[in-house]
Amino acid sequence: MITMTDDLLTIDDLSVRFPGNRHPAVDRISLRIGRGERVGLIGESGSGKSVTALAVMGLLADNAKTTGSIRWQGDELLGMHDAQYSRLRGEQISMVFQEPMTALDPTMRTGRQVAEVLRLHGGAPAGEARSRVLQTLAKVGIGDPQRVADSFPYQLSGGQRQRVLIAMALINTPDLLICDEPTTALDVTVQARVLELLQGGLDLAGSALLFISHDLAVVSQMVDRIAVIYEGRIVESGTRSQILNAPQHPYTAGLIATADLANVPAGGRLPVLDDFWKRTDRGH
Ligand SMILES: Nc1ncnc2c1ncn2[C@@H]1O[C@H](COP(=O)(O)OP(=O)(O)OP(=O)(O)O)[C@@H](O)[C@H]1O
Repeated sequence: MITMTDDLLTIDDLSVRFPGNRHPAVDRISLRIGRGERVGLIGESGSGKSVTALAVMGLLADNAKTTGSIRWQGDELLGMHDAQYSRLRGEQISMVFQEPMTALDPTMRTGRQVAEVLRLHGGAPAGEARSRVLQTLAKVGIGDPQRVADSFPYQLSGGQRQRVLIAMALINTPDLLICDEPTTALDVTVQARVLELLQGGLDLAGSALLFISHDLAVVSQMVDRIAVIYEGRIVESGTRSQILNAPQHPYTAGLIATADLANVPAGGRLPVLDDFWKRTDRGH
């Protein structure tokens, strides 16, 4: 067998079962993500998207029974020791969850939370941490980083909280960022802005992306390749254009028929303006 050494993440024949459930949550899926590549995982609620992401992060519930293989740059992640996994998370792989309010600690100012990620992974000496935090907040489009850093999560808008999470996820320039429905909780205009800033942040960090969503229009703006998951199985995968223009599976065709693709640019990704980080925050 030829080993694809360029793969960052190689998922092979992964299944995840929970006791008492008749069907596996994830059923023999395989997926590869190369360095700098942006891949979308799309499917309806309950199809196994989050379970896949949590399996990669090593954060599945203890009762989950996992078989198959998840390799990170060739090393097997399934069964990896906690200490080693913790180093990998936040340093090489990071994740942005759907609901920023639950992902942030409500009792800690946001700047300290971002700094904590740096500290935990040995990113910066104490004196430099504050300026790295402020710089990173500015890069995700926060116009007044000092105020946001000194605020508690509840004092920020939903869009600002999600930007703080993106800043946390990107501050150590991970090789792979996993986003699980990162803008679903936001209203449409804020969503577009956050996606644009996320792309800018990824461009700067050079990170690969696994972008999880039920929304084909959103996924299409963010990625080069798309895998379609249905009832725990990947029913189809291909380049963005293959999936959008020549879907092979009826489920994919159904997704396309119902998606609002009118505003998706023909070339794929949203146009990211060079000066995205210079623009002022409009309070979102
Ligand atoms: N801890 C758990 N115990 C039992 N079943 C679980 C657990 N976590 C997930 N499941 C089941 O696994 C299946 C896949 O769930 P998953 O959360 O991955 O779906 P999803 O595609 O991410 O959907 P959503 O977008 O609604 O989060 C579902 O049937 C769910 O009920």
